[in-house]
Amino acid sequence: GQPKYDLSNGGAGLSRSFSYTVTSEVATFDYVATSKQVKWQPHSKDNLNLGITDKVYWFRHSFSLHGSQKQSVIFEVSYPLLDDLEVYIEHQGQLFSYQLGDLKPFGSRPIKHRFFLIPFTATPNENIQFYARLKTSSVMIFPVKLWKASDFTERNQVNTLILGAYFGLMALLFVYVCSCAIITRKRVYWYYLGYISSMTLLLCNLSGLSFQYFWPNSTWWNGQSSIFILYVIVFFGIIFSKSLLNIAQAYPRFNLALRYFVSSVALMWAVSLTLPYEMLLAPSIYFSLACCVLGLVVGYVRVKDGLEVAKFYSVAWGGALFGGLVLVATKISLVPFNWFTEHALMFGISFEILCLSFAIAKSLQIERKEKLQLKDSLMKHLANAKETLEQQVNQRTAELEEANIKLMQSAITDALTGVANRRKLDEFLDVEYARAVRFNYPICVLMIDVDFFKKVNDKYGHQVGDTCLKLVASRMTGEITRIGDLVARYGGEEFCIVLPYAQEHDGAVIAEKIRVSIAAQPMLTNAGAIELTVSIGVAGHQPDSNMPFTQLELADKALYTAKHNGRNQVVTASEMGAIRHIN
Ligand SMILES: Nc1nc2c(ncn2[C@@H]2O[C@H](COP(=O)(O)OP(=O)(O)OP(=O)(O)O)[C@@H](O)[C@H]2O)c(=O)[nH]1
Repeated sequence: GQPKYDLSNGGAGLSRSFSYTVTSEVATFDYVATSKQVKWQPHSKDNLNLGITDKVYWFRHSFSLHGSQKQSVIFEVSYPLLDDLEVYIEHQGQLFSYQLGDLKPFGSRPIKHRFFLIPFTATPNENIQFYARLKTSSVMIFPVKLWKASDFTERNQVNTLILGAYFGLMALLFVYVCSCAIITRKRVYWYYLGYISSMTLLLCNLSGLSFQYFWPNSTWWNGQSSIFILYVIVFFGIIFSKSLLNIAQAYPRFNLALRYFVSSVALMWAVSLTLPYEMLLAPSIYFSLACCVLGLVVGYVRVKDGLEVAKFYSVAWGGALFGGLVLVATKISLVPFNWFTEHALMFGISFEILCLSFAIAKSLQIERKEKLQLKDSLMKHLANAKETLEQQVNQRTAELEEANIKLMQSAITDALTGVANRRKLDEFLDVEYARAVRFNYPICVLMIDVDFFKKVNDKYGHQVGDTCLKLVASRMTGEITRIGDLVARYGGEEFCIVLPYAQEHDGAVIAEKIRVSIAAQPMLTNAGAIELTVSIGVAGHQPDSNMPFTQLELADKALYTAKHNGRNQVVTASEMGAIRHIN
């Protein structure tokens, strides 16, 4: 007996009870329906999948419906990619025929739906003959269900909602990635945008939505577009992966190879538009799966390299591969065609896109972190450099100041004896005289000359002479204890001592002390102990408008007198005679 379906519990799948046969292209319905030569084979599986074939198949099924009154029913062929589908329904001696398939413009369908739908009014218990002729370049899948029209509408709402949510999310993601691309100006976003757009378009194609909404009249493009889009996906997939995984830097040679590969993929766009779909389908699917595996391998290598984003990337590619494999397995009838396997690619791709979005976010986060670290270390470096510079400047300044002091010192110091030089003496006399005139106090000047120094030079040499001068100077400074007094070398073996606040007789006392200190102890030199004496002229008075040089002249005259009187003695200007002579 023929099956009798009860549609009150949802749709009834007709595939389980099909008979099918292969015929030539030209076999007509009348021939197939009536000829005894046609051998029908029963089909007993829930889902009918005959793989990729270019043959013409006929399906036949007789059944009746339970129920008590006429009802509106819908035949649903839920695979939108069938090329050429003719359906014949024989009922109460009437024959209804329908030309379906995506080689006909979308508008010619009895119900405008992405699936092939046939509305029909059925009378219960009456025999209905269902025939279908099918020829398709894609996979020969023929899932037919019979629905009560109201049930179909209810279920269709749910399906539409799921699809709408899915593509709505994709649209949102598109806008989001687009704004990311514009804001960050990063190429990886544009590539990713290309990838998800083409991927979404492919899913639209596979679900029949593209034909319904984008190109309902372009049957040729509808046939070729899926393969074309597949190569666009592979193209963007590769350049996106290259960019995200930073292949150019990590593996320059592999990167170069990928570049050639990408160019050849772009070439395939042209090929996919010229060669027929049935010729391209299988190789293209295997090619994309191979690319997917390649992506997975590269992702794995980059994970091993320690690239954080590669983890998300690999998991993502795993998801896509899973979806793709299930799709292929469905098409070559390894796994049954059902709701899950029909949507496996969509699930896989959604999962992939989710992971890839994570990967991009992660890579941005890492990049930002690295930038911050770089900035940090730069700032530290800068601060260090500034500190070092400051230290160097300070040190340099101190050195300069020291050098300056030394220079100033050396400018006013006699290099040989270390006492003040003639320049300092002149400055000192100027200042002290002005001060003495202003505050009205006395100044005393001593002119000191080493006696018979020529002989020392002649006898012991100039170097020993120098030593003697140094020792003489130090004996003199040893006697000068008051701050404000100045010992200076006047020139040659002649010295000058200026004693502010000192009367002439005070100066004479100091002069005498100096004379004694030099005469009492011989100078100890390399050439042995050398006895030396000095003659000293002292001139001291209350300065008035007199120039200091006058006083120097007076002291000099006293010195001259001391020399003249036999040397080794002190003579004051006021006396112009020896005040003391110790021998
Ligand atoms: N070694 C040395 N000798 C100097 C220096 N300056 C001057 N003399 C020497 O000092 C000597 C001064 O000689 P004179 O002016 O004839 O006087 P003197 O030999 O000291 O004799 P009286 O001054 O008359 O007692 C010269 O031989 C100069 O060469 C010096 O810086 N170093």
